[in-house]
Amino acid sequence: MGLLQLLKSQFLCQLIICYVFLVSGLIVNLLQLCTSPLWLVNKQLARRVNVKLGYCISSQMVAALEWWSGTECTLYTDPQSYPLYGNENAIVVLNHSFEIDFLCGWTFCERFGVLGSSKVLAKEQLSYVPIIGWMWYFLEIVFCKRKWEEDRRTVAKSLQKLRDYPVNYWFLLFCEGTRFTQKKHEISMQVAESKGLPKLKHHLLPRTKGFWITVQNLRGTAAAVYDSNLNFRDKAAPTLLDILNGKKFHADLYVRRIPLESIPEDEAECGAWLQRLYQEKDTFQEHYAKTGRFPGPTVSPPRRPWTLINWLFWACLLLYPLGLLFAQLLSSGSMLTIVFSVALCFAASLGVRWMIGQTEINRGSSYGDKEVPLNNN
Ligand SMILES: CC/C=C\C/C=C\C/C=C\C/C=C\C/C=C\C/C=C\CCC(=O)SCCNC(=O)CCNC(=O)[C@H](O)C(C)(C)COP(=O)(O)OP(=O)(O)OC[C@H]1O[C@@H](n2cnc3c(N)ncnc32)[C@H](O)[C@@H]1OP(=O)(O)O
Ligand SMILES: CCCCCCCCCCCCCCCCCC(=O)OC[C@@H](O)COP(=O)(O)O
Repeated sequence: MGLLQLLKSQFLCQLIICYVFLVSGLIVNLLQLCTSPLWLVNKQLARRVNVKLGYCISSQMVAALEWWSGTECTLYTDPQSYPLYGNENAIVVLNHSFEIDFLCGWTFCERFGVLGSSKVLAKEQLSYVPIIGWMWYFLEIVFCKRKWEEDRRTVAKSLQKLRDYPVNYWFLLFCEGTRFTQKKHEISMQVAESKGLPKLKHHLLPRTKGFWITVQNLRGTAAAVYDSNLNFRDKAAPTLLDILNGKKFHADLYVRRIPLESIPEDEAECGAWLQRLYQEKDTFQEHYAKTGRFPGPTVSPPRRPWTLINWLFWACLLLYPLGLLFAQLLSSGSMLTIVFSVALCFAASLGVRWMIGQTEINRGSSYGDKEVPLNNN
């Protein structure tokens, strides 16, 4: 192990990264809250300000991936579509098998200049996660309860609000609705069988309603669907803790641009279209499993310095006062203050660990892992 790698695996370094993320995140959340009156006066300006503020938070996680862990990202895509990425609104459909798929998604957003404005159809529970969830509130992220009776109205309403968003954005949809586990796969393939659909090997059966409602509500606003498949070289399945430990990976992303006009408007036809898309996605994953690459030409969009500059800014701002605080604490000699400070640090570490836990598949929800009564009509 090299010296740099040894340094990256040190708990103290990881503690510093988490401290900067936690404190700067809360400061940014507070600043976002302060933009509330601006929404009443100039909504578009408030949105632009929040895009920049959101960037301060999400780019720290991207910096951890691309600068701290040094993870590399290769894009497989058609060269004619490449110049459009980042210059139009798009709906991204991505496979959902990895704990850091969202982070790789963010990295591509960063490289095409849409990180601050990136959107997702997220489960409601994530809106309560401090920092990220609170940031999302101001970025108009669309939340769902994964209960169609309630979501059909609320999701459509939130999507309608994005029609006049002043900055280009990518709207991410994990149509599988939950992360891949063996059990969820078996159950969803029973559903596939009952619906007379071909079985998928690498994906769960997609839920079609969220896709249909998104396409319908963003028609005329989003230009295309970016059908995306993510994999890691050497069959790796990286976790957020691996990234914090500075472990390097290589992500491969295969993207096909599909004009939105080519997607059927009718709900049933749109659903059938998505099922066919997932059958194709499955063949690409199979191709990757067999050959270790996706079809087509590759390009590696370069990492930009902004994520690192943003992190260094916050680190300089927040580490100096922390040092002063430590010095004062030690010189005060007060046992009570020291014990209180240690307890506070311990509570903060538990909080960060809980947040990281939100990304872990083995702590995931039970959505999609219950046997469903199958109706073959
Ligand atoms: C150039 C570069 C390109 C790309 C770069 C890549 C990415 C970058 C882009 C953007 C980045 C932005 C942000 C990233 C940051 C963070 C993201 C983090 C995480 C958030 C992720 C989540 O939270 S995922 C979970 C929430 N999202 C979803 O669930 C979406 C999919 N779900 C749906 O669409 C659902 O339909 C619904 C949620 C709208 C409603 O849910 P409900 O459960 O009520 O579903 P359905 O009504 O659909 O379910 C009933 C139907 O499903 C059938 N069924 C039953 N059991 C199963 C089963 N086990 N599997 C499959 N299907 C099942 C049932 O038979 C019903 O069938 P119908 O025929 O009646 O539909
Ligand atoms: C700079 C780096 C500092 C790192 C330290 C702090 C880390 C804080 C991390 C908070 C991350 C919260 C963002 C959550 C994104 C979760 C993504 C996700 O994939 O959600 C799962 C859902 O799709 C489906 O859920 P399941 O039904 O599988 O359950």
